[in-house]
Amino acid sequence: MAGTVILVGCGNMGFAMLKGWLASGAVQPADVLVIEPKEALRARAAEAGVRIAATPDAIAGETADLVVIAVKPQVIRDVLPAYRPLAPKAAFLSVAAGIAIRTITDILGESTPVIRCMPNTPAAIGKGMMAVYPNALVSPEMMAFVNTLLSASGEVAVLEDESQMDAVTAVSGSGPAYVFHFIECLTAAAIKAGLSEPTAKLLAMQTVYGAANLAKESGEEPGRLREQVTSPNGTTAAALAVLMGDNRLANLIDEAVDAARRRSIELGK
Ligand SMILES: NC(=O)C1=CN([C@@H]2O[C@H](COP(=O)(O)OP(=O)(O)OC[C@H]3O[C@@H](n4cnc5c(N)ncnc54)[C@H](OP(=O)(O)O)[C@@H]3O)[C@@H](O)[C@H]2O)C=CC1
Ligand SMILES: O=C(O)[C@@H]1CCC=N1
Repeated sequence: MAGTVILVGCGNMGFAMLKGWLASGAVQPADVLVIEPKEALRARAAEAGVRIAATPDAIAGETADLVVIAVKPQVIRDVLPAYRPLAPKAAFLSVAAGIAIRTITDILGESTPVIRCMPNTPAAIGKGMMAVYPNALVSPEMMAFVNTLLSASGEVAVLEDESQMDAVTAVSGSGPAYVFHFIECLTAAAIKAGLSEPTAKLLAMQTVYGAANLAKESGEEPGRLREQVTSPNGTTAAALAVLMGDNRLANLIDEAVDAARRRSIELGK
């Protein structure tokens, strides 16, 4: 199935997904309509070759196969009613953190096919992690189209239960920010240790990039890869004693993920 897509909200996440779709050819630019109130963001989308509009008035006469909702959870209840005319013919895919399928069908109608999705911003370069959960009304053909579209942006995981979405949000949805902060911290420590800023940035970035790629491509357990870096009584052991002593980093990450998961639950209320 080749589909036409309406993307509602083309901010950080909407544009990241759009870039992934277009770069892979999963959808043609002329088959995408972006609806975004901010002029600068519309202009950015237009540069990518897609059709643009500022308001949902543009859906008159449109026959979309898929409507992707990428607005903030705080405004989704106000945004959705304008798209009711497209349901249930079109399927709706929402990336809004915390917002349950039930909340969406309460607004669009019980018979609306809805896919809940939690992507992340590396989707922009085809390295995203997208987790999905469809309701029972999503046809196998639509699911295949969604899979093609999302695979263009990275890995796709289908969840067993919608309730897992809060955990996914806390791990892979928000996760890139944790890694970016780790890069910031490693860069700052490198500068403090005597390196110039450009060198510090390069070392921190390439270390995270190389380690993530090695972990993925080698198929080795991360713990085994960690041991391969750690010479007995060497420099890594000295650093890991700080990070792993009293489970310091593990506890901190557990606390952070739990805070994100609880916030995702709150956003749905
Ligand atoms: N950023 C991320 O890494 C991730 C985000 N998400 C989810 O993606 C969604 C969007 O987040 P993000 O991209 O970061 O947010 P942004 O604020 O960057 O993007 C949302 C865009 O939607 C626009 N918008 C507001 N109202 C409408 C409307 N009625 N019609 C069309 N567009 C509208 C906003 O404009 P204005 O600002 O003027 O209101 C804004 O430009 C959220 O629900 C979030 O939970 C999911 C995974 C990862
Ligand atoms: O911070 C947020 O709420 C969104 C959801 C996951 C990533 N960004």
